[in-house]
Amino acid sequence: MELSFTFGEVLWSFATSFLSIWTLYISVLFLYRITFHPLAKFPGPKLAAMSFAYEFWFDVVRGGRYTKQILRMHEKYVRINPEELHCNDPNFVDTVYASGNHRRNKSPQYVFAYPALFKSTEGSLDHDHHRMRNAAMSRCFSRSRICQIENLVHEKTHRLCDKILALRGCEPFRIVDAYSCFTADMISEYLFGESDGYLDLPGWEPNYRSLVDAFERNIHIFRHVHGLASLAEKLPLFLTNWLSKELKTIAIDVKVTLPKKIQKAMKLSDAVVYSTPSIMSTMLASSLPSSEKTLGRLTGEAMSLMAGGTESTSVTLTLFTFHILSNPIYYHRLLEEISAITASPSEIPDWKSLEKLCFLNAVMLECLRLLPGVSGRSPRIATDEDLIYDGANSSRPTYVIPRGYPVSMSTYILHMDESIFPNAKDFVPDRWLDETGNVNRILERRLLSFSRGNRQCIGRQLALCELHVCAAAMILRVFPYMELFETSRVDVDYDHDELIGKPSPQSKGVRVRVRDSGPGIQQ
Ligand code: HEM
Repeated sequence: MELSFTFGEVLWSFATSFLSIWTLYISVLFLYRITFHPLAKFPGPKLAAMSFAYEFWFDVVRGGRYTKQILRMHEKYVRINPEELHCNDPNFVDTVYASGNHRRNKSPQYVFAYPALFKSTEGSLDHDHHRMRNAAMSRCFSRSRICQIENLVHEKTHRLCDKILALRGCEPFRIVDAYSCFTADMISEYLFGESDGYLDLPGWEPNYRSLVDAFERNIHIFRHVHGLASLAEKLPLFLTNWLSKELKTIAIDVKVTLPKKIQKAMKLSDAVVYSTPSIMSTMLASSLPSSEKTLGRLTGEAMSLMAGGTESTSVTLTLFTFHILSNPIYYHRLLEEISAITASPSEIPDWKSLEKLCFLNAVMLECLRLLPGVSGRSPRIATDEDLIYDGANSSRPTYVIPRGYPVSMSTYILHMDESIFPNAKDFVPDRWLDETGNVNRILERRLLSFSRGNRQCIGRQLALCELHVCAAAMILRVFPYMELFETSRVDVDYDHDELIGKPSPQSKGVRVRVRDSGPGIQQ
C-alpha cells in the first residue's frame, strides 16, 4: 500500500495537532488555576482566576476600568487574576507596603511598564538592587536638599504667574498645560542643570505632559501584551513614526532628546542648581558601579524622573484650581491665612512657613486624596515570609497569603473608604482638621498618595514644596483674576486609570480664563 500526502495535508494535520495540544494545555492550566493553584482557596470570579482575559477586558477594552470593577468585586472576592490578590482593608497597608523585604511585583504581567519601555527594568529589581540605586538619588530629594533649591521653585512659580496674568482678556486655556510647563521646567532644571524652558515659550504647547499623556494612554496594552514595550524600544525611529504618532513622540524623547542631554552631562559632570549639584551630576559622581551609569540606564532613570516630576503635581494643582475657584468660601479662607504671613501678594512665603498653615495643608491633603498620583493598584510581593491577613480587625476571615504572590491595594479604593472619609466623593478639606483646628495627623496616615515603604515616591518633598509654593502664589496673585470656563465636576472626578487617575474621556479638561480686571471670586 502506498502512502502519499500533499504538502497541504501535512500542514493541515500539523496545524490541527498543534491546536489540539494548545487547547489541552490551556484547559489544564485553567483547571489548575482554580483547583490546585496556591491561590485557589481565595474567593474570586472564576473567569478572573482562570485567565488574564478578565482584567484585559476591563483595563484594555473598557479603558482603565478594572479598579472600579475590583471595588465591586470586593463585596465577595479577593483574587483578581490568576496570580494576584487584592486587599481593600486600610489596616493592612503597612503589612503590604512598609515591610522591607517586599519587592515590586516581578510577575511579567505587572512589571512596571515605564522602565521596561525605557531600559531600566526597574519593576523587576530586587530589594537590594533598588536600594543601591535609590541611595545615589534619594539624597537629591531629601528635605534639606529641596530647601536648598526652593529659590528655584519660587522663581518658576513667579514666571508661571506672570505668564498666566499676561493672558488677561485672552482665550480660555487648559490649566493643566500651564502647571505642567512649570513642573517640567522645574524637574528638568534640577535634573540636568538646564531647564526645558516651556514657560519661556509663547503658549502652553508643546509641553512634556502631552508626551507623558501619550504614554499613559497606552499603558494597559503595554502591561498586558508582553514584549510590546521592548519591541517599541527596539524599533528604528522611522518605523515608530509610521506605526503611531504617539509612539514617535515618546521614542524621540527616549532615543534622541534625553540621551543627548545625558551625554552633555557626562562631559560636564558638575552642573549646579543654586549651588546644589544637579541630579544627573550627583548620579554620575556617585559610587554606583559603571554598569549603573550606562547611557541606557540613565535614560530610563531620567524618563522616570521627568514623567513622575511633571504629571502628578500638575494634576494635583489642577484639582486645587477647580475646587478653589468653584468654592469662594475656601478661597477667602486661604487668602486670609496666607496674607497673614506675607507683606505683599508678590512676596510668596517660604515653604516652611506655608507648611504651618493648617487650612492650606488640609486643602492639599484633600486634593491628594481625591486624585491620588497612582490611582490603580501597586502590587508588592513578600519574598521571604507568608503574610497573615488577620480579619479580626474588620470582621473578615483570616487568610495566609503564600510568599511569592503579589498582593495589591488601590489608592483610589482606600481613599474612597466611607468609614474613614465620610462623603468620600466630596471635596471637604475640613475633614483633615481636628477640633482644635490643627491637621489631624492620625487621619493623615491614611493618605497613600505617595505610597509607603522603600518603594514610595522619591520626589515627595519636591512635590510638597511645589504644591505649597505654587498654590500660595495662585491664591495671592492669579485667582483674583481667574475664572473657570465651561468646566464642571465631570472634568475633575476620577473616572478610570491610566497609571494615574483620569477624568472621563469626554472631558475637555479644566479650562480657565483670565479676566481683564480683578479682584474676582465673590463671596
Ligand atoms: C503630587 C505629586 C506626586 C504624587 C502623588 C506621586 C506619587 C507617586 C507614587 C504613588 C509612586 C510609587 C509608585 C509605585 O508604587 O510603584 C511614585 C514613584 C515615583 N515618583 Fe512620584 N509622585 C508625585 C510627584 C513626584 C515628583 C515631583 C517627582 C520628581 C522627581 C516624582 C518622581 C517619582 C519617581 C522617580 C518614582 C519611582 C520611585 C522608585 O521606584 O523608587 N514624583 N510617585
